[in-house]
Amino acid sequence: MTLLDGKALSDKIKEEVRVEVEKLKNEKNITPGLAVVLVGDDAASATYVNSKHKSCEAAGIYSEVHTKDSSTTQEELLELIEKMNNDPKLDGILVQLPLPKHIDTTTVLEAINPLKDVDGFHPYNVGRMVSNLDAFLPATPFGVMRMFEEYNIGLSGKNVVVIGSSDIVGKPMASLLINAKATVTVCNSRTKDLASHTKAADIVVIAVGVPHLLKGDMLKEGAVVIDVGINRLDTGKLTGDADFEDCKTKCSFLTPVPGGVGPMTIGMLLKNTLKAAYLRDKRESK
Ligand SMILES: Nc1nc(=O)c2c([nH]1)NC[C@@H]1CN(c3ccc(C(=O)N[C@@H](CCC(=O)O)C(=O)O)cc3)C=[N+]21
Repeated sequence: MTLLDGKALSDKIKEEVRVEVEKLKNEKNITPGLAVVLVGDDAASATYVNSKHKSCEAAGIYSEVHTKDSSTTQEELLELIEKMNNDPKLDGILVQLPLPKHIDTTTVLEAINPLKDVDGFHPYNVGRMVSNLDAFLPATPFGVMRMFEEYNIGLSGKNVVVIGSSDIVGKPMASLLINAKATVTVCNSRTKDLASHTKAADIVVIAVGVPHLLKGDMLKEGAVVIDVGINRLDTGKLTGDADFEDCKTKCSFLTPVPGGVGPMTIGMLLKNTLKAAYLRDKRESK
């Protein structure tokens, strides 16, 4: 069994981005910029936002974090986004999810200029991704695709089961896999006999937020398991949606949690921010 080391690969990607950012600065006097908006006081969200900020700084990307009270109105948030849409220092805008219940997530995500939508959540980018056109790809599934590439895990003709059909992970993951010519099955909480699907899978990607849902006896020998789940147990320990100790006896490749998909998400966000800066320069030099 080979561990898919997301931490190491993410460090490599961050270094690639740092080198490219330096080049952009030297050759074109451009500094890519990212704004992250955090609404409310969710502790996990604050941790992720902080880690995005630090990674940007290390890569030479200008980064600003806007922390707003949980009582912030939708109108205030939309006003802030409009300002950021028009701010030439900012190539990327990311609104950390989930948002408080009184705010309509779709309205907020649709307010972001699609050309600054480094999360790839705007319907413009979602549509382009599904159609296999150039787009900002959502960082988590994009990171998973990069892991497949790095470890030479082929996708064409493979049976891939995606467990979870969220807009952020499951659905875009399925789209990217379809575009890579995999045979894709998407399961959800209503799926009858989940094991009958996973047993036929060459690759399982699980993103449901249920600790240890995937067990070794649900896998075929030599399966690849990508665990996108990050669950904090009462003990404070992080654990995935796959039962790691149990699955590792069956798997050819397996991602750890932590140190697997999570760090890749941040690496790909930096890549998307760099891409946004490149594309803007290209538009403006015409
Ligand atoms: N608009 C938006 N974009 C996002 O990309 C987004 C979001 N909202 N909301 C929340 C999720 C979650 N997310 C993670 C990023 C990094 C780790 C990560 O680095 N995890 C480390 C450990 C982190 C820890 O110790 O808590 C690991 O798995 O090794 C995890 C999760 C981005 N998200």
